[in-house]
Amino acid sequence: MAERVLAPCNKALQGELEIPGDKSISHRAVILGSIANGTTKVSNFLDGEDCMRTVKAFELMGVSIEKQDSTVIIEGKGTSALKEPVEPLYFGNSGTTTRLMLGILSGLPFFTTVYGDASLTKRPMDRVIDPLRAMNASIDGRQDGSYLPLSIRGENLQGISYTLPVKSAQVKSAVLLAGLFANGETKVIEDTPTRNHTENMLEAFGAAISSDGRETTITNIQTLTATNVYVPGDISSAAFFLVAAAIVPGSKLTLKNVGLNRTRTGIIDVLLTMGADLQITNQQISGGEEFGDITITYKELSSTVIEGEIIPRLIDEIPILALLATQVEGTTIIRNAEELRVKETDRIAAVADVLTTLGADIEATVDGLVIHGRKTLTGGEIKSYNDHRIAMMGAIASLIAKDDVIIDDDSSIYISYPNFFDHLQDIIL
Ligand SMILES: O=C(O)C1=C[C@@H](OP(=O)(O)O)[C@@H](O)[C@H](O)C1
Ligand SMILES: C=C(OP(=O)(O)O)C(=O)O
Repeated sequence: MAERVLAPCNKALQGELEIPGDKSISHRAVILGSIANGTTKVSNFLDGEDCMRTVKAFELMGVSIEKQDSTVIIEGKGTSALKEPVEPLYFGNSGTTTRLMLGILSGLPFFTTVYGDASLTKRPMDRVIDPLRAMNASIDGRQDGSYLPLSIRGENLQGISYTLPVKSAQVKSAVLLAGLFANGETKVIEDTPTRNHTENMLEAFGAAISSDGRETTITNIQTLTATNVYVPGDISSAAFFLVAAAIVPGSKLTLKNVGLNRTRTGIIDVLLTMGADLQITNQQISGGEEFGDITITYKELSSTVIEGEIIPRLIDEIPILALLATQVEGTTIIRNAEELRVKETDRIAAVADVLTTLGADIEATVDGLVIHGRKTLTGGEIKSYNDHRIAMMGAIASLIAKDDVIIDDDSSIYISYPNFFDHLQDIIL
């Protein structure tokens, strides 16, 4: 437990930040580098707790992974060199590790047991177990395999055509990764596009994959070929500072080398719709992933409605967008975001609780939030719910609060943004 007391700030935010690497892309780089043939160098890797769970899992299966600061060198020897781990794989708090690894482990010829922390143990796994079983995977676990702990005995998999019943990139990725080992073709169809980092990276590692953004097909070509991966900054981490600059008068921040993959930039679209002064420069592309610098200057914004197809493009940014909504005139409505109920915590309930404690006017609905702005935030003692995104939202709220904001436990921030408080200090004038 690490309580944090944040005093009122009342200062504008200025400067430049190099946002740490994208969590989703870092996981995928370790996974594909570990099963490919050859040496994969990953630069700007996110040294957060969740990504280290993925690293540790492959180390326990015999892969040599060397880490020097934010560079990771993976000595991939193909899937046949992976060995049965002698101990259960611990996935901590990481939904991405769990669901993507279930896809991989289903096709590897040995036995594994996987488990996680209290939060992960409550998160639904039937969403990946169902399609994987349909591919002939042999998986068992608590409540017939709906929850961790789970055990997996790798089998000969069969390709399937699968229409996603939930808007989830983790489910899509689990099925596509299992498709690497399956006989025949594996197809995933989604009605609303979700993040496509798995598809981009599979292509960069030479997989036989094609996608039109809604239908993705992969066939088993036996081997992937190592390639170097540059991980852009995580837009989900940048989001905290985008909103910080949007709520603290007089602020101007530049966030460098942030991932701009269209399946992730819903927050930029929302900020622009609300009237933000936001510029993107130095746009580049690497491994199919766009990135660039984002400069945002404080300006009064207006309320909006966030719903429908944009939701998967900003799903992890909803807590911090809810804080933004408390600071604009009018009512902001967030709908179709029921997936938030099954994240690290129930984020709809947690956001409503934390922001209510801080003096906001906010209601939780079944699938979202209704926020009436603008309200002066007071301060107070808030719970992080052991959820990194809730803890960081509370910390950003302290920038505009009238009194101290006391976060009961901020240790979850190591999941996705280990140097978050250093960055926060760096930009306070
Ligand atoms: O594929 C990924 O890397 C992720 C997908 C999203 O989850 P879902 O697939 O459950 O929507 C997101 O919330 C999570 O932080 C990371
Ligand atoms: C939901 C998240 O991650 P995961 O599903 O990997 O635990 C997140 O980072 O907000």
